[in-house]
Amino acid sequence: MDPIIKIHDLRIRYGSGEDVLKGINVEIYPGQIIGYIGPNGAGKSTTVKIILGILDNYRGKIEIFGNDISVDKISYKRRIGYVPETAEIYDNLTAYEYLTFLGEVYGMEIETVENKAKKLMGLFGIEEHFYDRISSYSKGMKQKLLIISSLLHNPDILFLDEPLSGLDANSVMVFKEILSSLAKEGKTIFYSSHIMEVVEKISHRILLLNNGQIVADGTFEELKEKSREGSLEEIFNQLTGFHKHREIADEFIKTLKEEV
Ligand SMILES: Nc1ncnc2c1ncn2[C@@H]1O[C@H](COP(=O)(O)OP(=O)(O)OP(=O)(O)O)[C@@H](O)[C@H]1O
Repeated sequence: MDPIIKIHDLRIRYGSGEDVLKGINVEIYPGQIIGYIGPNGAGKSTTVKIILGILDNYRGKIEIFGNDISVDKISYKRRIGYVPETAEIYDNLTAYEYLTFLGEVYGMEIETVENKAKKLMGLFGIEEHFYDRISSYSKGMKQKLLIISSLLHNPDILFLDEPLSGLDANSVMVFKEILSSLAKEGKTIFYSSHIMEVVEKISHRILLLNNGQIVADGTFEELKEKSREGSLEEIFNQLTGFHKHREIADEFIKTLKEEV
């Protein structure tokens, strides 16, 4: 089977600073849920922004669906979906307006989008807000809308950045089931998150990025075996060389108590 995403020696820097990504090499195959984890500032969002074509001043080569994204910059985007960590949703629009607008951008029939969008909103329990302005939505409702908008055009690859943010426990269960079914259908899911318990459970393969380099790549079981740690949180702490949580917390509390 050919990789659906192929990243070769990917490097990038912002301005004149040092490289933020320092030579990433990864091949990802269809039907995999990839947990992409790493400390704050490691370069996860940067990687995704490059793949999405938002940043293009990178070095190295990225092939999606077998094509170099620096050559054909547009057509692969029809087949990918994205849930950003923080989104600028057009607050003044209703969900109906927003989703049908997006559907049209993807070349879908307006009636098909309307029916599909309404049904998907219903499955997430927010159908009665379909014609309400997004500005009136709660955080979780907006997140559900983002998830729906990323999937509306039935993409083959889905990029998710902290997608459970704001979702209630019932919706989290539904969404995890959806992800696992999508993967079974052969869709590829690139899942970035700091919630290690979830990444540990849903990922077929985990990539740990530290300081712009992949420092671990394997199934949870493989990483566990190698590091001799019990949970992904512990593996993460070990591989990023972090052992000082108690010291830092103590220092934090001490500082809070200091007289000014
Ligand atoms: N627009 C920018 N201009 C300058 N530096 C940036 C910019 N965006 C990101 N960086 C830097 O690039 C590095 C990687 O950032 P990135 O957002 O990719 O990290 P991340 O792994 O997604 O972090 P987090 O877990 O906090 O979301 C950081 O050092 C950050 O300061």
